[in-house]
This record gives sequence, structure tokens and C-alpha cells, in this order.
Amino acid sequence: TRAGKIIKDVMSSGELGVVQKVPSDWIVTESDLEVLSSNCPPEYVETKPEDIVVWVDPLDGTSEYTQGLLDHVTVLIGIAVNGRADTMGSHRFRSWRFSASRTPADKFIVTTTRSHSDGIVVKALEALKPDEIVRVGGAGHKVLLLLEGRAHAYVFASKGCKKWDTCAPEAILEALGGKLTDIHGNNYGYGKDVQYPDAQGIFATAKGVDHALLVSKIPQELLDAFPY
Ligand SMILES: Nc1ncnc2c1ncn2[C@@H]1O[C@H](COP(=O)(O)O)[C@@H](O)[C@H]1OP(=O)(O)O
Ligand SMILES: [Mg+2]
Repeated sequence: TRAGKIIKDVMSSGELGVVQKVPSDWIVTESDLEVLSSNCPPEYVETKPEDIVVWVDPLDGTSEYTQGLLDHVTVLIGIAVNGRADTMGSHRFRSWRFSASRTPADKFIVTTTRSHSDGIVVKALEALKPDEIVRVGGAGHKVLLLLEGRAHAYVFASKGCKKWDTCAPEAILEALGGKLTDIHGNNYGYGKDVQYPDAQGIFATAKGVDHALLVSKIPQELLDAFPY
């Protein structure tokens, strides 16, 4: 309700030209009764505002967006509680829209970048010996491919992604049985003091895929290129 009042005040003050151009029926100024009427989940009862960080990527897949590849583009809003991507909220409010299906059992498919590749990115993929490599844009889009059963793993041995690229995808993927870590197999922290780059790369797997086994196939010399 307070946020609604702030938006109304801003709109009537005329201070933000960009806000004035948004059609008024696009702006939700009332609180969502469905959310408010559910009891506070017990795990959040002690949570304080300072324990929460919201990571927003308003347009993930920028390069593909500029090339008109709009299905590679997502809007990412991730909530971190006490430094962890919040899987419980993703689970509870079930606000996703995609059709989940099993990944094919007869071949091993890895998805990766189509616009930020380099020699190390390629070497890490080769180490996994995939049957097929799906090169598409966007961290959000690639995690959707894992959720839809269209790839087994998303591997990006590069420092290019940022916390806003992975917080929301990690939360939804982990809520639905998958895993998103760095290429050493460790989860990222998303607290307010973390560095923005995902400096140890991305290693994400779909539900049912042996994450630790796949991570163990990355050669030590590649891991050494991504120290903590
Ligand atoms: N080298 C890089 N420089 C800037 N952003 C990068 C880089 N590599 C990856 N990203 C970000 O991570 C996302 C996933 O990478 P990719 O699409 O190459 O697989 C990209 O959509 C991009 O986010 P964004 O598009 O929001 O700038
Ligand atoms: Mg992005």
C-alpha cells in the first residue's frame, strides 16, 4: 500500500517523465490479496528487511535483444534472503509459466552462450563431451531450457555473468530440483556485500542430472583459471 502511494505521488508530481508514459492500468497500486492473505511462512518470521536483497536484470540477453531474438530475452527478479537465492518463495507462489518435461535419456545436451564465448568456455564444454551444444543467449533463457528438459546442463566457464543474471534463475531451478553453482560446484552468495561478477563461472544442471559428477569432469587447469 505504501509503495502504491509512492507511485501515485510520483505520477501526480510529474517528476519522472518515464513514469508518466506508462499506461496507468500497467501499474499495480493495490497489494496482492492472495499473497497478503497467506500466513507468513515460518522460515521468514524472523526475517528483517536488511536480510533481503533483490537482484533485478530488467533485460537479460541484451545482445540477442538487439538482434531481434526476443525468445532469448527474460526479465529477472531474484530475491535473496540471508545471502541465499530464495528458493522457498519460488516454491510457494508458483508464478512460473513453462512446460516442464524430462530431458532426453539417449543424448547429453549442454547449453551455453552464443555471444560471449572464448577459448576457456569452449575447453570446458569439450571436457564434458556433450552430444549436442545449444548456443543461445541469456542466463534466464538457458535456465528455462533446463527447466523445460531441452538441455541437461548450462556451462559457462567465464567471469561475464553478474549476480542479477543468476539469482532468480538459481532460485527457480533449485526450487524445482535442479542446481546452479560456479564451475567448482559451489553456490554463489547474493548478500548486499558481494561482488557483482559471477567470477567463478556458471555450472547449472536440470533435475535428475548428477551435478557433482559433471563438475568433476572439468580439468584442474580450467578450475585454476577461476580462483576465489
Ligand atoms: N562478457 C560479458 N559481458 C557482459 N555481460 C555478460 C558477459 N557474459 C555474460 N553476460 C551476461 O550474462 C548473460 C548470459 O550470458 P550469455 O547470454 O552470453 O549466455 C548475458 O545475457 C549477459 O547479461 P545481459 O544480456 O543482461 O547483459
Ligand atoms: Mg543479464
